[in-house]
Amino acid sequence: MARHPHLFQAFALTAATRVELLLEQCLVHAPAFAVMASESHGRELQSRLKAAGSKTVALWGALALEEVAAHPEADTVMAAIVGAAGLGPCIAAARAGKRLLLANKEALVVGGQLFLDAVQAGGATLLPIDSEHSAIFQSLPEDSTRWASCVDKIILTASGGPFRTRLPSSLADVTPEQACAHPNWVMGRKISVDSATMMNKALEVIEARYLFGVSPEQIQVVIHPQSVIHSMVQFVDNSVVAQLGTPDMRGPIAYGLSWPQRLESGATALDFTTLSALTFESMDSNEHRTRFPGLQLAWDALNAVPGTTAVLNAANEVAVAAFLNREIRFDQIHHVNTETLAQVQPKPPGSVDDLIALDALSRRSAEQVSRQLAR
Ligand SMILES: NC(=O)C1=CN([C@@H]2O[C@H](COP(=O)(O)OP(=O)(O)OC[C@H]3O[C@@H](n4cnc5c(N)ncnc54)[C@H](OP(=O)(O)O)[C@@H]3O)[C@@H](O)[C@H]2O)C=CC1
Ligand SMILES: CC(=O)[C@@H](O)[C@H](O)COP(=O)(O)O
Repeated sequence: MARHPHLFQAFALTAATRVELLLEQCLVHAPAFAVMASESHGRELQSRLKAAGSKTVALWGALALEEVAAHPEADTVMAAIVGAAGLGPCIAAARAGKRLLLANKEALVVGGQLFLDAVQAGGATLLPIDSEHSAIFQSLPEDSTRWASCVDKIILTASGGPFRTRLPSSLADVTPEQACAHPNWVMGRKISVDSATMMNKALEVIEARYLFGVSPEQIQVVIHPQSVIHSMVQFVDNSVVAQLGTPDMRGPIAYGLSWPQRLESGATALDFTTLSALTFESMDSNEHRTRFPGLQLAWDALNAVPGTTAVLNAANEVAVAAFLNREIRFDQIHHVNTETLAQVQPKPPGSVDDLIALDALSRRSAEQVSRQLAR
């Protein structure tokens, strides 16, 4: 098994539901410590590390996430908590010049240019581990100064989620369990609901715009139900480079850890002799537009006043939580998002504090809209 080429001291901010994955990565990379969000998962990881003979120490709760992310003994921070709560720790890691592995797309959707400014000011290295963005990153030239002149467009693939073929009119009745049953990936509940509404793809369009410096109009979404092609880049000569693999987050995580080298990831290799078909669907059909009205909000928010993407993200977090709590219907998530966008008119944020205030204001507005629907 190839080892991590750099001094690798910490995994931070990883999702508590990812104990298995983190355990496996800790056993391969032997970091000094691994930080879990919750005490129960931290204790579980600690006892399993000990049982496996690892010297890695699991930490939980002892430090604020901002302190963990900027810890002098951590050179790599994996940002993998869910939601805007990840913004502060990501900014702390960026300012402290860490190698920042970003799964927590909401942090970039909220932070936008201010997030990128912190990365630049701190001399951090921002590496995407969202599978689509890892695929794009793997498809682009290593020298990022060449991207602007050679990229024509970025093609984000979308599975279409569990309701891709359901009649749009039948979506009012779907349950949280049905919405969380993703066809290809095992993920947390929030991102699973986002995949079902395609708000995950909307967030990813915004994420791609910031990560790769392209205009919103240079980003296209194509439905690819098999989730084998994780995304593609079309260059100015119309040549397309794609990254393929089995749907397994160990691939993008291993690439983030090892970049610019490669490591064994543990993911199963694709077997092209048994792949029956790779298919694609346009998002332009009336049926898909009706089924997934939230996707367009990405371009609307990116083309509006800076800060609008933070409003959209906050609204969506509130709406998804309300749906998961069975307070609103699945097909009302979009209403909460559009109504909140109509109610909250942001001023361009000048600081992270401005973003945090805008996030709080948007949540209050979205909660009010949700409560009205719940009556
Ligand atoms: N799952 C996947 O395959 C992928 C996920 N992502 C992104 O990664 C992020 C995590 O997703 P996923 O792992 O599925 O989500 P999960 O719901 O499985 O895990 C989310 C974790 O975030 C923690 N958390 C939430 N809020 C806070 C907070 N305020 N402070 C500390 N910890 C907090 C939770 O801790 P606790 O358990 O203690 O509540 C939980 O462990 C999301 O942004 C998602 O979009 C991106 C690509 C793929
Ligand atoms: C695993 C991952 O990175 C997710 O973003 C996943 O790709 C979601 O897929 P869809 O949103 O396309 O259903």
